[in-house]
Amino acid sequence: MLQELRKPPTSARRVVSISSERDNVLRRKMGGPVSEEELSLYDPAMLLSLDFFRSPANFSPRISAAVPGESWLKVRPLQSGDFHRGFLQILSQLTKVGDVSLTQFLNRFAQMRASGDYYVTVIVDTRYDKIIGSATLVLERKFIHGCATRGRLEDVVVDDTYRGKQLGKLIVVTVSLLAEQLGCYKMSLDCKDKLIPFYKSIGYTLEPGNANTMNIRYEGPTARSIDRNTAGSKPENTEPS
Ligand SMILES: CC(=O)SCCNC(=O)CCNC(=O)[C@H](O)C(C)(C)COP(=O)(O)OP(=O)(O)OC[C@H]1O[C@@H](n2cnc3c(N)ncnc32)[C@H](O)[C@@H]1OP(=O)(O)O
Repeated sequence: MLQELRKPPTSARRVVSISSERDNVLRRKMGGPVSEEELSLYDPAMLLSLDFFRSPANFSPRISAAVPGESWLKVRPLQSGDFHRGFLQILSQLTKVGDVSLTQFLNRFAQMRASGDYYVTVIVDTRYDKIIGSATLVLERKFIHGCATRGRLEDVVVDDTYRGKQLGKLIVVTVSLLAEQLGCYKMSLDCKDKLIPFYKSIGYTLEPGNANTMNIRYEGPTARSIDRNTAGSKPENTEPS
């Protein structure tokens, strides 16, 4: 299916190990081993039991998170080493990412992992050890509906050299089924008008009278930390988004 894809540049195939003492300190903060072993954001086994027959998406040929159609494709949770596999470069095909350092990446990874509410899921081209797609499920915990949990679909992107090969559907269906498996009562997303057909093909609907997105945008620095553990300390990232 995907054989015709051109090879990524040599630089994308390089894997850089994390070895500085500062990064080891971060690993300790994450509760992980001080070694080259990587941490997963969540349990990868959760992806193996997803039933793709539950999705209305039409896959031709049929693929799933467990069997993505090519031996060199892998769907898995974000890992602590993915900074070096082009994860941020992939996100930059979606929106402005800014100059995020390894330390910032690992701090954010640690916060997400500790919360247990972030399911950043990626597709890897294992031939080049390169991230080629990503989507995020965020759990929003509520008091309403008997303390129910709502899923939010965020930051969906497929590398532009791999588009049109079902990988967008694959990553969105993966996190959508994950939301159902985790007990969400619904999953919501915001997207541009031109992507409505894409999401409709996966089962998302525009609900009459309830299909508006409204935003308020704040001037100046946007990413101040409101983490209670760091309240009062210097913001970790003051880059505008
Ligand atoms: C909630 C959010 O994050 S919204 C932000 C979405 N992300 C972006 O806009 C970033 C840039 N775009 C991308 O990364 C990709 O184009 C994606 C993720 C939208 C789609 O990825 P792809 O791998 O190309 O999608 P895939 O091959 O699975 O296509 C599935 C179907 O959607 C259609 N489709 C894909 N992209 C688009 C598009 N931009 N507009 C309309 N239809 C589309 C395809 O034609 C295909 O239809 P088919 O099933 O009838 O053949």
